Amino acid sequence: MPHDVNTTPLGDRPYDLILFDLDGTLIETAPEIADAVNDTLLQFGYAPASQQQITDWIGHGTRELLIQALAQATHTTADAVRGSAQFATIEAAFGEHYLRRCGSRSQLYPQVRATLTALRAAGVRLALVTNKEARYTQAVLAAHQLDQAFDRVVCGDTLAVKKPDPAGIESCLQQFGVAPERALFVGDSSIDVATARNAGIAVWVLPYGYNMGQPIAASAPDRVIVDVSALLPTAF
Ligand SMILES: O=C(O)COP(=O)(O)O
Repeated sequence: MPHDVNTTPLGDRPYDLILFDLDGTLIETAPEIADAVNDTLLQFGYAPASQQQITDWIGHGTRELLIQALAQATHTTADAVRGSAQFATIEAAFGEHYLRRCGSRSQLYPQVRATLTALRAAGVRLALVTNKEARYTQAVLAAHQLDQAFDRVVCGDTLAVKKPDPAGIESCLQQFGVAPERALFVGDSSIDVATARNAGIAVWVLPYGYNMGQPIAASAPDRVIVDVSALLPTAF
């Protein structure tokens, strides 16, 4: 049953831990991801992919996105790309392109910086749980001066599993000694909703992010919010 934030008596600070997705939730990253993917495709002689197509591949980590792009460009399957002799070389080139592009065309969504600052000042623990690999996550956060904004950052390659496995959320609950009913996940995709459900915590979503081309309301989050300022204590 959905967690009803309006009738649950959780006190002045409804959540002790708020966990955020990154791409499409806190930062619009799709334009520079597309630049890096297309830098790579062009370098290896393949046709570029469209911005919309690349945006719709976001969600399972940047490595998986690159695999999808190569599968389309070479008219083969994702498994064939993973098993190809050249993939490691292409992935290394992509890494250089993406690290160079990080911060070039990404931007924080409205209210993000002010909301994170206010939540932290209110004593709420903040975590980032993203499927983006650690070296790219750190580069994006640093480019936007968010590298000190979180009490914990769990990336796609931090643990042996990634979202929708609940291990990232559970690891944060354990680290901060927070019960599931005192934690909230904030994301933009059905992967985020499934991750929160798997961990047994509430989930609110932003409608402006990346949900693999599907309407986010269809994944039945507890709330759809206009921007992250809905998380501020006065808004609960
Ligand atoms: O890197 C991705 O594909 C997704 O990243 P996210 O989990 O922050 O949305």
